[in-house]
Formats: sequence, structure tokens, C-alpha cells
Amino acid sequence: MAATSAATFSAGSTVAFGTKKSLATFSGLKAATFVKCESESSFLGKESSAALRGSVVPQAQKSNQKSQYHVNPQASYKVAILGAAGGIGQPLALLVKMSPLVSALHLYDIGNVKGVAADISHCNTPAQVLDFTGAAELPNSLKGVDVVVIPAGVPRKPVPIAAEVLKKKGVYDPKKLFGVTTLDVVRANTFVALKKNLKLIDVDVPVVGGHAGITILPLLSKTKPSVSFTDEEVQELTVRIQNAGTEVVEAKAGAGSATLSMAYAAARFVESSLRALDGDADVYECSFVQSDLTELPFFASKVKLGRKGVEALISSDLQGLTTYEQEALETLKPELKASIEKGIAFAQKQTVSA
Ligand SMILES: NC(=O)c1ccc[n+]([C@@H]2O[C@H](COP(=O)([O-])OP(=O)(O)OC[C@H]3O[C@@H](n4cnc5c(N)ncnc54)[C@H](O)[C@@H]3O)[C@@H](O)[C@H]2O)c1
Ligand SMILES: O=C(O)C[C@H](O)C(=O)O
Repeated sequence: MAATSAATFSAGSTVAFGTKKSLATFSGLKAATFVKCESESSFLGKESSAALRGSVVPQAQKSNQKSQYHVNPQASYKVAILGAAGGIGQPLALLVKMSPLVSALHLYDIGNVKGVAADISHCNTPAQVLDFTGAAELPNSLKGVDVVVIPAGVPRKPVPIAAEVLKKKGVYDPKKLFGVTTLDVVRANTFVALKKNLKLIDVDVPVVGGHAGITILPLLSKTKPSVSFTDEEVQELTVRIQNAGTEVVEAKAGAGSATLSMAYAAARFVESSLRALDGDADVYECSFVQSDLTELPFFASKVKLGRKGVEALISSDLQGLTTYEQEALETLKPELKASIEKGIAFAQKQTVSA
């Protein structure tokens, strides 16, 4: 899944963002957002609201640091979801409709998305919902949009690397294109909290690398709050996090891959992007981006998000790794490199045949 700034796009799960002028913005779910929902119209009880609020707001980068950001009541961002009629797209649209930072929600799909839009539009939250069906309506769906989220794609099939598609169109901005790997972080947080009996909303595990099998590397030694793991626990948790997508695919027995948890993860990333656009100076998410942290051209790591997209790649997570993590990092590199090259080749083949 990818996110990007206005008129770009990518497949799988991507998010892009930008300025209103240039058609790019990005996203994220914010604590104060839910405080506001709770006090105004909540269908969530107080406890659920607090738990949700805590769980969608990534931890402040420095320990004991609390973000001072409060949702600007005038905040008003437009978000487009491309692939909005799909298994991820529908629940993602619902979650984004819940954000008080969003004034307009554009739902686009090559298939009919009118029903999804009509359904979601009945929720009494501020965002106005518009539907766009078919390629002819794509340009309109992107007009004036701040953040574009792309959960379009066929599960477990190759996808072109989004950057290649944007490069071909001359609109690639590496700071505004994000491969959404938030689901790996969400899973790592959940599995670690369960294993170590920690409060779910307190746990934050950085996950680096890529988003397939062994390229997913949870850095358990960097878990916040600080917690120790036996070698067996590290092995068991790492393998479970790496195989979590398959866990869902097998449980769904032929009915596709993760959709609901993915929508949750993407909504968190969208909300983080919107908060950063809105001036919150303390927004960090792990994301697969163009990177110079390793010798690979793209790499998922913690990223500081700002008004213009990637403000900084956080290298500190990659320092002081355990021997297990260092070896796993070296082992994943050739596989991730091959996967990047496959995505580029796939994108180039599509262009040639288009
Ligand atoms: N990054 C992640 O963590 C993550 C997690 C789960 C799934 N995924 C990926 O997300 C993608 C979508 O999964 P899903 O379960 O929602 O699939 P789905 O088949 O249920 O939905 C895909 C939707 O995209 C639409 N679509 C396809 N091509 C399009 C195009 N060119 N323009 C606009 N819309 C288009 C389809 O009509 C459909 O409505 C898959 O590629 C899957 O592998 C990524
Ligand atoms: O594993 C999949 O096929 C879907 C997705 O990438 C996931 O992590 O659940």
C-alpha cells in the first residue's frame, strides 16, 4: 500500500502527500482527534475512545516526551482513496471519514464505488464524500487533494514500484511517496504486548527493511518501553511478525489477505501524515521510502514526517543492533534488493506494453 501527494499513484499500499498547490499531502490518526469525537458525538465509550486514541498515536520520539500538538479546529484536508471499493479500501474509507482533520473524502475505483460512498456519507462526521468511478474520473478525483492513499492492487501479485510510475510521469518527489508498512509495526506492537503482558497502547517496536517475509525486520531490542527478550522469544516473535500476512491469508482460506487490520494501519499512517501537514512537529512513522540509510535505494525505517513529507530518516534505530538483528539485516538485503529490482522491471514492462 502506498500514499503519495496528489496526483501520483502506486499500487499495493502506498500513500503520498504534498501541498495543495502541487497536489501532494499525507496523513495520520491523532489523539486529540478522538478526544474531540468523544466529547462531541462519540459512539465509542470513554475507555474504548482512550484506548483507540492511544493506539493510533505513535509514541513521541524522545522518552517521556508528550506531543503538544492539538488538532486545529480549522484543519481541513482532502484525502483521496484509490481502490476504495476493495477489501482494504472500504474500511479505510470509513476510518478516514472519522477523522476531524478531513473535510473531503474522494473515493475512486475502477469498479463501481457509488454504493460505498453513499453508505459512508451517512455517517455524521464532517468529511464530505464524493465518488469517482472509472479511469475517466480519475483526474477529478485527484483535484485539490492533499493526500492520496492507494490500496488498489491484487493480493499477492507483483506490483510496480510506485516511484517508477511517478518518474515516468515526471512527478516523482521522493519525500512525498510512502510505502505503508505500518501494519508490520501494528502487528509487532500487538504480538510483543501479548507476549510480555504489557499494555497494548504503550508498546512501540520499530520495524525496518521491506514488507515481505524475512525482509520484515522488527528491531525488538529497540522496543519501547524497554523490555528484555530471551533468544527464543526473539526468534518466535520475529518469525510471527514476518509471517503475520500469511497467518491471515491462511485463516481466510482463499478469501484474500489482511484487509481490516491493514485499513486500521493505513488510517493511522494517513492521520500521522495529516498531523504533520498540519504542523505537528513530533510525528514519526516507519515507512518504506527512498533511503540512504543502507546501500539499498528503498528501505523501511522510522521517518520523521513534516509539512513537506519526509523531514528526516531516523538512523539511530539501526545503531547498536544485537547480533541477531545485525545478521538478519544483512540476510534481508539481497532479498529486498531483488524485490525492488522486480518491481522496477514490472513497472517498466507495464509502460512498454501500455
Ligand atoms: N502494505 C500492506 O501492509 C498490505 C496489507 C494488505 C494488503 N496489501 C495489498 O493491498 C492491495 C489491495 O488488497 P485488497 O485486499 O483490498 O484487494 P481487493 O481486490 O479487495 O481490492 C482492490 C481494489 O482495487 C481496485 N483496483 C484495482 N486496480 C485499480 C486501479 N488501477 N485503479 C483503481 N482501483 C483499482 C479494485 O477494483 C478493487 O476494488 C493488494 O495489492 C494487497 O496485496 C498491502
Ligand atoms: O501478506 C499479504 O499478502 C498481505 C499483506 O502484505 C500483509 O502483510 O498482510
